[in-house]
Amino acid sequence: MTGGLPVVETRGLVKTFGDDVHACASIDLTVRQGEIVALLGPSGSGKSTLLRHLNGLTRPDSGDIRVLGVDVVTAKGAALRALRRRVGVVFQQFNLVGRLTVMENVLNGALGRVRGPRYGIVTWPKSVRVEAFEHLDRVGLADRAYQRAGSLSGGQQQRVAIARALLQRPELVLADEPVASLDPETAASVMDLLVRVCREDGLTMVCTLHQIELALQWTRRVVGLRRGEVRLDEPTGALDAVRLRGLYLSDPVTVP
Ligand SMILES: Nc1ncnc2c1ncn2[C@@H]1O[C@H](COP(=O)(O)OP(=O)(O)OP(=O)(O)O)[C@@H](O)[C@H]1O
Repeated sequence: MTGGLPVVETRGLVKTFGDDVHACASIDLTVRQGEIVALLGPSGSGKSTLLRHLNGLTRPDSGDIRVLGVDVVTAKGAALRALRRRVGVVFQQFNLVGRLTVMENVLNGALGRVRGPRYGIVTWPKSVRVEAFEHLDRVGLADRAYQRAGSLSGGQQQRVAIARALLQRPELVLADEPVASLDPETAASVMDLLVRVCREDGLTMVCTLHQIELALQWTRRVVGLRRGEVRLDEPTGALDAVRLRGLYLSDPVTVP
């Protein structure tokens, strides 16, 4: 996709930890509206660090970062909170409150736009409850709304986390290894769901993944990182597993 407005733009993004860990070594990346992008690369290649810069969780040593038109490098306080409300995040470990019901966890996705604190489902405006229920239905868990979130399987918990992110009404979704804790079959079904809801709602998604096959099957573009550098950036249709495995080979590496 080349025509959409830029949602993510990094230029010369540099992040170093200590003296010699170049987590991001001058990364230039543009992601446009509606794109579904996988970040691939071996462990330690900088995928999560790059993702964390996009909602200001990590500050760069140098470089420019614009997300949804906001200068993330200089944004702080209310401006940063406003940006984060527009960015839904899906984590590897789901980050649900296990002792709360599924519905309460989903409702927490609206905390940024409905003033809290809220104690219990009925204290939320009815319109928000209806919207939350619709998202639970979308992720296939309407019948679990009043079950304790901690009692669900990993795949179900990630579906709840996706419903919570959707209730936030995000424009950008950042998913950090969203299926890494799931068995292969469940991982595939959660990827299918995540990509489907993003497509249906016209959302942009940047997703770190460890599984080449999932990236090839569900995303439209792969950005391959190695040692903090972008080594590959191509439409998924132009790639195959053999080429992508080149990212994971010992240096010197060439991705033909
Ligand atoms: N807060 C931190 N303090 C020190 N070093 C860090 C910190 N965060 C990341 N690093 C280092 O930066 C490098 C990139 O880490 P990052 O987590 O971004 O890689 P990754 O590609 O996401 O890896 P993985 O696939 O294992 O999650 C690694 O060497 C890591 O140890």
